[in-house]
Amino acid sequence: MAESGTFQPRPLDRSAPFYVAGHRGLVGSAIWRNLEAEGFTNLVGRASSDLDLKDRDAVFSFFSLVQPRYVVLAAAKVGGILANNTYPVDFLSENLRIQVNVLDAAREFGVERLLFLGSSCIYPKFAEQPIREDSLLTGHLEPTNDAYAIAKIAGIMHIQAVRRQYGLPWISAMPTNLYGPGDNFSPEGSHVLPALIRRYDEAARAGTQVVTNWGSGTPRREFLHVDDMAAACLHLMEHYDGPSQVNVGTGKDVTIRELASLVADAVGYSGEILWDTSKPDGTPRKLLDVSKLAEAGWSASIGLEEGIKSTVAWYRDNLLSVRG
Ligand SMILES: NC(=O)C1=CN([C@@H]2O[C@H](COP(=O)(O)OP(=O)(O)OC[C@H]3O[C@@H](n4cnc5c(N)ncnc54)[C@H](OP(=O)(O)O)[C@@H]3O)[C@@H](O)[C@H]2O)C=CC1
Ligand SMILES: C[C@H]1O[C@H](OP(=O)(O)OP(=O)(O)OC[C@H]2O[C@@H](n3cnc4c(=O)[nH]c(N)nc43)[C@H](O)[C@@H]2O)[C@@H](O)[C@@H](O)C1=O
Repeated sequence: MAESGTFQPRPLDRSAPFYVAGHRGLVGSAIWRNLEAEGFTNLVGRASSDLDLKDRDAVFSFFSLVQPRYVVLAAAKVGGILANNTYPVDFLSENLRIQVNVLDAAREFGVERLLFLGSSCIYPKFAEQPIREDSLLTGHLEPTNDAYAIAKIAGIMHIQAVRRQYGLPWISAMPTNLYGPGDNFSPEGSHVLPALIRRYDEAARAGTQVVTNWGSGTPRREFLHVDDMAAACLHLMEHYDGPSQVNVGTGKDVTIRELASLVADAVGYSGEILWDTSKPDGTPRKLLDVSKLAEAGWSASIGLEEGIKSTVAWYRDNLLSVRG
């Protein structure tokens, strides 16, 4: 098989058991909604309180019982720049254990098609922009998330090794920074977009005239709405078969300052915005090259302004139950 993979349609059976690992999270819940909308009738999910994926025996028992035919691995320890920088052992160890257990059990119990989710932070800190899939392992990682990135790189290698040793058509996708309904809005632990929505909404409600964001505001990031991400995941499972991970993004990025203005406008916050440069900036830019995804026949459809507005509306409608 060519390194670039194949892009023929390979429809999934809508009635087969389909396990969405992490189905209560930002990405997993969007994948679940999309699969339901696409007619899948045999979806399986488990909360971490019912099935701790770090527990190898429990994971094998679960696979033995459910015998899923398809799996998306969207369960992971996930957080923003500060959480990653503060708890690198947790991000490395938990993610390695979760993915090794799930991938080993999936192979043991004959899962036919599986999608592993990594992250754009797997690429070198100073990778050429936009970042192509083949820049993996060509330079040093960004230190604020290197432990998490190494776990994700091990996951990509695990998928490639299964393909090589067992011939299974499993694949990996590398999403850019995601956002949308069901996100984690914890002030310390979240990613930037939910953090800004919460900070500005609280300031607007309290009539506060000054907010302080992290870093310099100059880094550039690419943001993809999670409903687009969910659609891309199913599309790749049905249209892509290859060893290389596939970047999933919009192909457009903004500075964090520009993002902050978009969120302020969407929330109705008109006060001053300060920047705390004692907090890390992280990688200066990580814009994904999405040509492989385009070759597979998919592109994003939810614009950033529209996506921020609908996420603010979701946040306000769910104030009492949001995570964080
Ligand atoms: N959010 C983002 O910007 C990006 C995310 N990704 C990737 O997408 C995937 C999903 O991320 P996202 O949805 O944002 O993360 P969330 O934190 O929103 O969700 C993660 C899910 O994983 C589950 N989980 C965590 N630990 C365990 C465990 N030990 N056992 C069982 N389940 C567990 C949680 O289950 P429960 O709720 O039941 O506790 C939760 O539902 C991850 O692989 C992440 O790396 C990649 C790039 C960007
Ligand atoms: C998806 C990706 O997410 C993480 O990487 P990151 O892209 O750096 O993610 P972030 O969203 O946390 O920050 C983006 C930028 O925004 C700035 N920023 C301003 N104000 C706030 C703020 O209030 N909170 C946060 N979190 N950031 C802020 C912040 O200083 C930085 O410059 C990885 O660890 C890794 O997990 C990963 O894969």
